Order: sequence, then C-alpha cells, then structure tokens
Amino acid sequence: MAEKRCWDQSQLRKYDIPLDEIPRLSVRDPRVDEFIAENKPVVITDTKLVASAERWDLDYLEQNMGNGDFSVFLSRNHKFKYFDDKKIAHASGDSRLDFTPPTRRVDMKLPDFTRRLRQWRRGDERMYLQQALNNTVGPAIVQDFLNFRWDWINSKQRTHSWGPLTSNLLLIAMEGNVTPCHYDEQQNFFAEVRGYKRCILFPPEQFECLYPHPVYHPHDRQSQVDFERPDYARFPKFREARGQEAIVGPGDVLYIPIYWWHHIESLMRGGYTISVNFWYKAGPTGQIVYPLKDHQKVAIMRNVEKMLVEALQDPHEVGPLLRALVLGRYT
Ligand SMILES: CCC[C@@H](CC(=O)O)C(=O)C(=O)O
Ligand SMILES: [Zn+2]
Repeated sequence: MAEKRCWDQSQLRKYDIPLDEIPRLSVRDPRVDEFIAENKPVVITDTKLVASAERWDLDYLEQNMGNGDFSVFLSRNHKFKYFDDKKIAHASGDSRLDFTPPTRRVDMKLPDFTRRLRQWRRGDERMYLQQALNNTVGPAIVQDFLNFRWDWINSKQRTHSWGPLTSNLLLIAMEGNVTPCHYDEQQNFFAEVRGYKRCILFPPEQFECLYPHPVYHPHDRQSQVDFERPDYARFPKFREARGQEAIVGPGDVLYIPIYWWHHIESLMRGGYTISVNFWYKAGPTGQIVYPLKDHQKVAIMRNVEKMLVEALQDPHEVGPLLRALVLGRYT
C-alpha cells in the first residue's frame, strides 16, 4: 500500500544534482546491519529510538526544558553554514583570509526562542536552535531522554565496534532552514522527531567534486560549492557529483556514515522541525587493508594539510609546494 505522503516536491529546494534514493529498511530487516557495516547510508524505520520524544512540541519544550541557556544560530538567509570560531583566530594571521561569519550564535532561554519563533516575520533573521542535551533540562525531558531506546542503539554501537557516544544535539529548525553540504568525522544516527527534513548525501570518494575549504579555514569540512548557484568555473568537477536523497519524517532514523557528505534542509512550508542526532567517535581502525578506503584517504589528506600548514606557517605556500611536488612528477 502506497504510504500517504505528508509532503510534496514543491517543498524541496531545486538543485541541479542527480539524486538516487537512500533505501528505507525496517529495524527488523537484517540488511540494516549490512549497510552500517559497509558504512552506507540507510533510513531505518520503526526503531522507536526517540519515541519518548514524540510529544515534543514548542509548548511541551517550553514547559519542560528548564531555565538553561540554549545555543541559537541566527542567519540573514536560510543557510546555516557551520564555522569553527577557533580557526578564525588561528587563520587571522593570514591577512588574506577574508572570512566573514555567515551566522552568529546567541544564548537564549527556551521561552525566548519560542516567542521569537512565533513573532518571526519575513526579513527577520532566521533561527536554528542547536544544543547538546545536558543536565540543565527539566525532569520530564530527562525522563524522555532516558526513555530513548538505548538498548537498540547501544547494541548497534557494540555490533559495529563504534567508539563512545560523544553527544546528542537537539535541533529545532525553522521551515526552510538549510545546513549546507559538509562531512563530520563521527558516525551519526540522525533521528527525526517532528516535521520533515530532506537529506542529500554523497560518499567520501566525491571529495574531488565537493571542494571542501582548506583544513585550516574556519569552514573546514564544509563544501565551498553553493548548491543554489554553483560556480562551475572554480568547481568544474561539481558537475560530476551524484547524490543520494532521503526525506526523513517523525520516527525515521537516518544513518549518516562517518566522512559522508550531507546537506540537510527542513522542508519549505512544513513548519518547524525537531531532530536529535547521536554522534559516535569512530571505532579502532583495526587491521589496515589495502587498497585504503576513500574515507581513510580523506583522513590522510587532512593530516598532510595540517602538517604542511604547520611546517610552512603561511597557508598560501601550501598550494605552490604541492603543485611543485605533484605536477610533472606524480601526474
Ligand atoms: C549541527 C548539526 C546539524 C545536522 C544537520 C541538520 O539537521 O540541519 C548535521 O549536520 C548532523 O547531524 O551531522
Ligand atoms: Zn553534519
């Protein structure tokens, strides 16, 4: 029986990128573990992982989130491109780094956030609450958190020898908000609690099509390509990018494998969305097997960049040195 779809194509932003579909498998399907073992994305349904959060809406959160401060990012447009503010200071020695932060972070109490959300008018800065769940939340939220299906997710962590859980981010986005394409160095079970999010993923081997900022740059790990207005002159291989897409809704859990690129948007005209992610450190590398996997080569490239910036001090000398090393010799 065809699932009743709660969204339509008009709610998705238009990109000129060919997209395949990420498989959706029931939590009881044994192929789920095969996908995770192979570091391949999959939408897992019926996990009940965050079923205890099904009742989370703005009113409930306002009543029960306690009086703690929450990190809210503000943007003058719909994009919330992550940046590492520690790298601004470091790179500021490099005068030619013309970095202007695309968003600003403010601390807000939950009631302030929900009020500003309700009062939001076109032209106001968009908001995106992104806060690690911690012990400042109220007892009802603690109870909901403790009632997450830790048995299921802990069994996945064990089965696949992942490292420790590092954090659960509570994500409350306005409809239409976009987290532009980037990769993380952690395994991620991305649980959708409320609303619908469109996730576009690319495998690590598409590194050459997605042109990440240099490692020393505040936008390290983020793609330089603006999906809405790609600069094919600077990023010609972006034409070869081919993504995998999933629209996740309440109760869905998307496995975002470590080092996989992902662009995530809250559907337009879909109302605010609530997600909780589960980030895990990678497991031990174990036996090195050749040829190396693509994500291992990304890790090697990161280390080479870090070593060269450290050795040369001036990041602008890295390009010329690598060109001298490669051109006419390793080409
Ligand atoms: C700050 C993290 C945001 C999230 C994307 C999104 O839901 O907007 C993501 O990129 C991840 O879970 O890795
Ligand atoms: Zn991410």
